[in-house]
Amino acid sequence: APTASAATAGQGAVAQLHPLSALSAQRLATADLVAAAKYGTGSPVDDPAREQQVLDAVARQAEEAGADPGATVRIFRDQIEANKVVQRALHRKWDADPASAPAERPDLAEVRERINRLNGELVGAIAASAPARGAPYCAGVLTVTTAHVRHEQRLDALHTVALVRASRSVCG
Ligand SMILES: C=C(O[C@@H]1C=C(C(=O)O)C=C[C@H]1O)C(=O)O
Repeated sequence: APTASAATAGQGAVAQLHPLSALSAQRLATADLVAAAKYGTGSPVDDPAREQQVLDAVARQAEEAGADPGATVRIFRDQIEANKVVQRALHRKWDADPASAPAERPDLAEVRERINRLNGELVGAIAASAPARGAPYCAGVLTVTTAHVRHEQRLDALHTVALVRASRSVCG
């Protein structure tokens, strides 16, 4: 029956899109560390040179993984924008309430190594989710996987909004 096959296809799509949502949220969690690494150092949230390195690297990895480099770069532009949404919000919060600012300053180079590893895993999840990303029900499934990840990773409002921002180009 059409209903049964649609349900089966939807489950496959959940299996494909859940890792993408989960990795996207893990990448956003690094924004807290990046924000702390930069806070009070004069280093700007926006680092266009680093962004270009990330985009060049993931385009190359996409070709190796058999993913569409154009779609991969589009999705990563959104990961980067979402990361900066979190960083800016945290800097505003710490400016307004200095007692809430982090006491430790993480090493930005180390945080970027973690981001690099997550980038590689995300490229894999993008490659593995091509059917679901092109499906007409992609947006509905993505809403479901976003909600799952929000609960699994106990995302606060800021990181939930950022995860939605990061997901903008996933479907279609
Ligand atoms: C995360 C950082 O901050 C911004 C976000 C980036 C990203 O999400 O990859 C890259 C450069 C910066 O514009 C960083 O500087 O590493």
